[in-house]
Amino acid sequence: MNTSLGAAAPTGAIVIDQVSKTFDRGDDVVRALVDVNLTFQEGTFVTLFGPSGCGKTTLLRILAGLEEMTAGTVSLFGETPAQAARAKNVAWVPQSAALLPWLSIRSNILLSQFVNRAADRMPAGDRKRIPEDPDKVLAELGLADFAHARPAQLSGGMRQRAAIARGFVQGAPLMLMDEPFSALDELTREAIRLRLLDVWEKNRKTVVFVTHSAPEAVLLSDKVVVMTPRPGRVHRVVDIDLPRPRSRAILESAAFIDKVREVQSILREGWEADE
Ligand SMILES: Nc1ncnc2c1ncn2[C@@H]1O[C@H](COP(=O)(O)OP(=O)(O)OP(=O)(O)O)[C@@H](O)[C@H]1O
Repeated sequence: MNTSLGAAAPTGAIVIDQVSKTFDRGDDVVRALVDVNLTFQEGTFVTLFGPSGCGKTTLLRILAGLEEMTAGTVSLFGETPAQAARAKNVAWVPQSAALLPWLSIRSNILLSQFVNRAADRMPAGDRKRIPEDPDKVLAELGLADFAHARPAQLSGGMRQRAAIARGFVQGAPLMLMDEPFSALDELTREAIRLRLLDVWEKNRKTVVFVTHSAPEAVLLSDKVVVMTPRPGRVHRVVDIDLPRPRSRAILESAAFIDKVREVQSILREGWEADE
């Protein structure tokens, strides 16, 4: 099965080639990922979608340079994950906002730029990052009036928006998002997805996003990578050819509902094939 997300172009693409990951747990060996092959072009919004334990977070951690692969190679626009991490060319948006409680929202965001300053001293030609104006990003995420508030003064949805702002201001060409909305209620989640879409449409950064939600995957993505459980493999890559920019209205459209059903049925097919 061809799981390629586009023609391979090593420096303008993310290439995941025959990646496997095994965890050795003493007398038990867990095969978390087996022979994952994916290629996707810069500016693509990709979602990893699959059942619990299929290796989504493990793959994201490998891309972030936080986890070594057991076999295979990864090229992030021509760099290894370790090189990309060193140059701060990868931004990570976690499941919980993880903001420093004693700093304002704006200071939390500025801090992420401050800690990346060593990478900014690299020769301009070596730099892939273009740090963004924090006030602009805060405004785009509807947080302009809360820039000087402390995290405790914000709702959960607003804190998560602040975490997304922190990811965007770093200006890294690749943003990794590990179920960033999973702790939010459904209505807040829907609103924040639309906000993310709005900001993303403006800069078309490459994003690899993890979710368990088919509607979330379809709404946000250009490509949905459907994975199978135990061990994690790529079952299918589904093109989401819904027009952009996407707004709330698309959620009611027949094309959207059909695509969600298609992704859910491919997930079931992968699950049954595995049993
Ligand atoms: N550090 C680790 N040590 C041992 N096993 C691990 C480790 N990290 C992950 N695993 C195992 O690897 C497999 C894949 O885990 P992973 O967290 O990547 O899945 P996931 O698809 O992100 O799951 P979820 O959707 O529940 O977050 C699981 O069986 C998990 O128990």
